[in-house]
Amino acid sequence: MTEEDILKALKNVINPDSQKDIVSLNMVSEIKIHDKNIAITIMVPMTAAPYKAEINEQCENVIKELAKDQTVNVNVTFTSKVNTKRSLHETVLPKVKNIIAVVSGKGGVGKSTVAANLAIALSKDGVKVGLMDADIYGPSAPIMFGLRGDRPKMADIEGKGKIVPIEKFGIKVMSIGFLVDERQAVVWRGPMVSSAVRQFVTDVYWDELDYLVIDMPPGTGDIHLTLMQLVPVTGVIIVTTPQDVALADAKKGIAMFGQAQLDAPIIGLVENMAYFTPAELPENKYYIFGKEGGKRLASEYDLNFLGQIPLVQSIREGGDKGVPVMLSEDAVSRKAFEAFADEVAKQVQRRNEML
Ligand SMILES: Nc1ncnc2c1ncn2[C@@H]1O[C@H](COP(=O)(O)OP(=O)(O)OP(=O)(O)O)[C@@H](O)[C@H]1O
Repeated sequence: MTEEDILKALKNVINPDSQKDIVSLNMVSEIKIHDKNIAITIMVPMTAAPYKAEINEQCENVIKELAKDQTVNVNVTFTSKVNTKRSLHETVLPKVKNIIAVVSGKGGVGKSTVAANLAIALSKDGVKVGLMDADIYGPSAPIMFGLRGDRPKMADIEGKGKIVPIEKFGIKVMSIGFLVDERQAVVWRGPMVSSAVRQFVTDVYWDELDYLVIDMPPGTGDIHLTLMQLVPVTGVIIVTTPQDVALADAKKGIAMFGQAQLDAPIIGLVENMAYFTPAELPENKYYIFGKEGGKRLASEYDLNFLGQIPLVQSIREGGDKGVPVMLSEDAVSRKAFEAFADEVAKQVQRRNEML
């Protein structure tokens, strides 16, 4: 059996998403044969594409058919191809393909929880992700990633001393909380905040990333303007909860980030704490903060609706324990974050294709 034979056989594998074969779609990136072991690498356009399992099964079947009576071990792996509209000539974060700012109109809606789990959910199939916790007044990444008290290392990058993000759970994490004492930061005023944030952005060495997720400070203030002017974001995700008081503040966020001069397109809106689901009755949904307020707001402002995250005890526990729920056994929460991350990846990809 040669590589060519295998490639020919793979022409019978149909991508359920487009109903075309994976060879014509240029999805087969590598075929390796070693005795009876065949390793195939398939490139999928988005993370956690729902059709991966089906492609995997079809690949195994066509190769086993090709091998006839011989026994072969087929190992299919997926890698994600993430596109970008940024170029290597950018002065800020040149090696980062996409920069996503997670914002909220008001505090406490779960912005940091959403940002952390989004970053982990995106980091599948070899996709490189970083999380920048820029919430200067209440940095939460040190707690949410179990990194309290840790200090990032310094490295000499092209003759300059740079801060190296800490790697945890497969992503790179950098928090303003690693550098300044929370008690000190809360009393800072405008210019100090600006210069700290500026340093934080320019002095950290992120290296190559497919996505950099930024956990922004809550609300809509000067610090947001500074950050947005400093970092050329690909787009903004607005987090809201469904009740009216949160929606009113989310509108302020939409108005601010939607300003033309900020040049920050809104990728979409996600509704957190959309409904309560008890662990023992995962099918039951209780809309304690009202039903689909975020979804209606997205449609009113003509924004993409990126998904609903339920209110689940293990999400809160994960944050407090230092192990985000995406890494837990809780399938309900994981599925919600995965679907949301897929939608984000899809929207970013579309936006990059358009520009
Ligand atoms: N879907 C959810 N289910 C259960 N608990 C949640 C959920 N989302 C967030 N929480 C909890 O709510 C609290 C606030 O969340 P988080 O810190 O992420 O909010 P925030 O909007 O980033 O807050 P801040 O304004 O302080 O930055 C945390 O204890 C978190 O664990």
